Amino acid sequence: MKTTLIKNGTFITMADTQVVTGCLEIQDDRITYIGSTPNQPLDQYDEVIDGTGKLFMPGLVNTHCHAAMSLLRGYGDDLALQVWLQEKMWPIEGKFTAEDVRFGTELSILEMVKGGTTTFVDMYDHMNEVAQAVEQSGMRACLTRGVIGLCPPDVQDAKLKEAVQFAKDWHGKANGRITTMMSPHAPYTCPPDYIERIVQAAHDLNLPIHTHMSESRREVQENEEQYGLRPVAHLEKLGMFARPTLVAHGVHLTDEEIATLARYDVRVSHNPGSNLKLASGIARVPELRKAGVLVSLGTDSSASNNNLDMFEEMRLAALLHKGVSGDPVAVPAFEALQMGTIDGAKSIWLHEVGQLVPGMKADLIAVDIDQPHFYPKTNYISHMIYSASAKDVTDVCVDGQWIVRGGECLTLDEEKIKYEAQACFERLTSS
Ligand SMILES: CSC[C@H]1O[C@@H](n2cnc3c(O)ncnc32)[C@H](O)[C@@H]1O
Ligand SMILES: [Zn+2]
Repeated sequence: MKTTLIKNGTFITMADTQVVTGCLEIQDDRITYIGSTPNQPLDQYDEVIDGTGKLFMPGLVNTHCHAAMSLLRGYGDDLALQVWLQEKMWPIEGKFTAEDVRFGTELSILEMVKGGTTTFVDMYDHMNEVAQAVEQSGMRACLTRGVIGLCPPDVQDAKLKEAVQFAKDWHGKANGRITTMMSPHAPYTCPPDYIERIVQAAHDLNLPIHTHMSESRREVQENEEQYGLRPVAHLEKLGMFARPTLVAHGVHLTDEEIATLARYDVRVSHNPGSNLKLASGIARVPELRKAGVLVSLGTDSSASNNNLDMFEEMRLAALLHKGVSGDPVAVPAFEALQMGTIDGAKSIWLHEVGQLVPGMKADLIAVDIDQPHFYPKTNYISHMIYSASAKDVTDVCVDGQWIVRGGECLTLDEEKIKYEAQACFERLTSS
């Protein structure tokens, strides 16, 4: 058993709104104690970390990403969703090899861990590469092979089979750091009978579902034209919400649809940066939360964001909804922090991360608070939302393992990944 003590630290536990100073003890992969003084004499610990000048908080949880798409950062800017997908993303993604996905994912993992994200949701193709990268990096992730059903029946079958096999192979792996889901990409890319088959597979495997839903006005309108229903009623009719479901975006929702999502306990991953950049709109987050819908935060990919900084998403969530509602208390700082931590964990059915309390897994990050933009030391919850960024993170621990120390990732070769990602992009765009 390995024991670690962090002393002289400042802690945001997310158990309540208080900020506490003192010590946190870790035994193997779990937090075992938090209090003002050490739990045992210092010489009893394998490792004692001086937390002076550091703020410790739960690691951030990114509930919607396509990590490999970091290879396409800056490749298709300033376009609306459908044009961006059909004219820029899908043609080049069609050329991605397993190796491209590996290096793109590693590039994203590097960015995420160095910026304080300890868990992410990933929906993509070549998912064995993604899972191996997660395993090697030490991160926690909920992974799913996204399926697009705009293809002949035999190809649909093969994709679904692959998604099922991936989910079976990886669920619970890496000491439980990896979990899996089933993912029809969206109602506009999967015919109804295909969605029903994917939902049935999720039932058979007892897994949740992750999908894109109600992201753009055009999507809602075309769904109505094609199926006579808006996306929420359409997916409800296909039985999706009978399974635990996490939807990405949920931008264009009526009051009635919000009530439907609340009734089924469907969770919404709010992606403010991506929704702004693709001009999709602004999700009704205060209304969703008021109705009891669990709302978390996602970056979406670096091709539509264009970074994976979860501090930025928390800040956007706190600012945007004040701006559009005219209500200065809409999404206060503590709620934005809940969305980025504990609510993110709950959204993907992880009940052992998201808070710094004894018994929880040791997923935590350290922020260097001895910097000008964190003075005066008034309110650290406010500072984490309105003043902090990914660049302020110095150390990251996942499942009791320090994977970032002093700003350096200990588990991945940063120089090699940057070199290979550049080479992948150049090859993909050379012909
Ligand atoms: C089939 S795996 C993932 C698939 O999703 C595409 N994608 C990336 N961002 C978005 C978004 O905001 N809405 C819809 N689809 C998106 C990506 O290009 C992949 O093809
Ligand atoms: Zn997405």
